[in-house]
Amino acid sequence: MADLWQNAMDHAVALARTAGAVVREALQDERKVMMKSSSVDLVTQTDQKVEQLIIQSVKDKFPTHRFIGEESVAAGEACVLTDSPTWIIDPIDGTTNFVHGYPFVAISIGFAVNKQLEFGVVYSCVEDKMFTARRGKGAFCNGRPLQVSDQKEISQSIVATEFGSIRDPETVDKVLSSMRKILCIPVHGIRGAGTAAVNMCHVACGCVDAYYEIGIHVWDVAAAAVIVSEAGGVLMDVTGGQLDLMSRRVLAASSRSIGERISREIEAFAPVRDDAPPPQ
Ligand SMILES: O=P(O)(O)O[C@H]1[C@H](O)[C@@H](O)[C@H](O)[C@H](O)[C@@H]1O
Ligand SMILES: [Mg+2]
Ligand SMILES: [Mg+2]
Repeated sequence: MADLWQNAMDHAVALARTAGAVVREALQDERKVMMKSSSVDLVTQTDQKVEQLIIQSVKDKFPTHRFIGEESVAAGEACVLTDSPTWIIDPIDGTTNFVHGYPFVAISIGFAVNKQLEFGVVYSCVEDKMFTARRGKGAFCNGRPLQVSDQKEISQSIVATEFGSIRDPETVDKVLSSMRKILCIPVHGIRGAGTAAVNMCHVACGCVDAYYEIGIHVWDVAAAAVIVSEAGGVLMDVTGGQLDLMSRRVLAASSRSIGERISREIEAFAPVRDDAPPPQ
């Protein structure tokens, strides 16, 4: 059968490139920063503009498709994944980086049908790296095939993670305790690009061996999940169980053994799910 969703993927790549140019341009100007859930959960007019640009263009081309977009959900839209073709959009992954001019900023576009991810596009627009993957057809960066690392020794691994934006002291203690335990394995190092999507693409490239984070959202990881698995990596929950896209927890690794080893050091907690009904 012809690849049913190739048109949609081609459109996603073109849109990510256009959006990336908008983001790069905005990096030249002063950026007006607004807060969402807290003073460390930021949004700018560029996040909102880019999300609208992507959604409007997809609506024009694929009028029956549905959306989960970070800034639409922030504005009150439901975050529900149905069986319908659904675009899962993070207009700027790494908004804090964008605000500060820290050079890892990505446009992330995932696409799911029947709740299965079909393709992912992550454009790291300052680096001009276009990461793409279609289910069953491999993962690529600027057209070059990607392969996760073949590292089997946890003590020779680099692990990526983030401090996240949940900052109550009990949660921060758990985040730091997990990092402490991983550092003391010891691993070669811990890194973090400031964007979940780019961290996951680094797993796909093989320059880090695993990435985990608690507190991410479905739009942070949907696109990059396809890229990691098509590069030969594995995705799981931070406990080592099955990945649940709405659970706000992810662990991506070059192999199941590396992932499970790291999961044993993580102090798991459960943020409010992305698909939880809004508080009354
Ligand atoms: O809000 P944006 O889209 O920039 O995404 C998030 C990042 O992807 C996380 O890894 C990161 O830890 C932060 O939670 C950040 O909010
Ligand atoms: Mg994000
Ligand atoms: Mg974002």
